[in-house]
Amino acid sequence: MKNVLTIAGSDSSGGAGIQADLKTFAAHGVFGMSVITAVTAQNTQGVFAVQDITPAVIAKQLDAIFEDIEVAAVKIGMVSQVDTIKTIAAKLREYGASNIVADPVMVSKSGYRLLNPAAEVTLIEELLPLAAIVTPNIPEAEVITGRTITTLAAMEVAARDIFALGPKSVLMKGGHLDGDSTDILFDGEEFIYLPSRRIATKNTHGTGCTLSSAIAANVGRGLSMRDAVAAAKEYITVAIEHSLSIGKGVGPTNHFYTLYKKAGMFND
Ligand SMILES: Nc1ncnc2c1ncn2[C@@H]1O[C@H](COP(=O)(O)OP(=O)(O)OP(=O)(O)O)[C@@H](O)[C@H]1O
Ligand SMILES: Cc1ncc(CO)c(N)n1
Repeated sequence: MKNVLTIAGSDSSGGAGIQADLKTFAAHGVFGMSVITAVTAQNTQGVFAVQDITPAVIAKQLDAIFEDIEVAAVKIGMVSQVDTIKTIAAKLREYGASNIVADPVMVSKSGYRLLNPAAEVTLIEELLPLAAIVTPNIPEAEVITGRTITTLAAMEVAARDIFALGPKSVLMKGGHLDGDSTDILFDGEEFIYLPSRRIATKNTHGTGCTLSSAIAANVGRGLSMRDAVAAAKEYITVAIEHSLSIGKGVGPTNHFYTLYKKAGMFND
């Protein structure tokens, strides 16, 4: 079995962050491990408080894992602060971590800033060059590039700009555009379109976390980046199709449908 690590924040409601990542890993048959960067008090309606974990404790979590266990892939999600990012980047360099999937989490669906704006430049300078792939949504890509993105053509331009910042590939997520939910993968050679029709649901809490973790699980299992992203896009589409009406607000993705439906264990 391959071991895959998520470095991210905790979502108390279980829909995004560390919890979404570990569920995604389990559904992909990889052994999930976690370095927690922050604890959020969060549910389907909003984020109500955040406690950042100190850089020293984040560094110790990373040491504990990398000094003991082989890590096949790493997903990075919420990283909060300048010092958090610098600590993570230094440790990943120190241990020569590979197959790094960087999800540049900035603002939650409910509008809460999960990344201190003062740390945006640090995220761009420290994490993007380490990444095998970076997975911005449209608002994040707009912050990273300083461009306004409203079309697929603009997504391609932004993907090139972000690629120039150092990651080996860029997945531009189209979930925030109108119409179909088309993602575009750019690996420095060509643009690969990953279309899916827009699923009519309000329950999209944790979609970005789920997608990036699925990519990490797939590259950790040895798939090429193109195959890993294509399989992850299929996974997130099913997870949104069968998303769960849990709570009063934006419900979470469904990590169990594909696995348990087949086994006759899932009733929805
Ligand atoms: N309504 C939808 N129907 C189909 N696919 C969707 C829908 N919404 C999002 N997606 C897909 O889900 C994935 C995540 O995209 P999205 O742009 O929502 O990420 P995100 O904004 O980073 O998510 P999060 O808020 O969890 O950080 C992408 O593959 C996107 O195309
Ligand atoms: C902890 C956490 N990470 C990521 C997201 C995605 O927006 C979220 N809502 N919460």
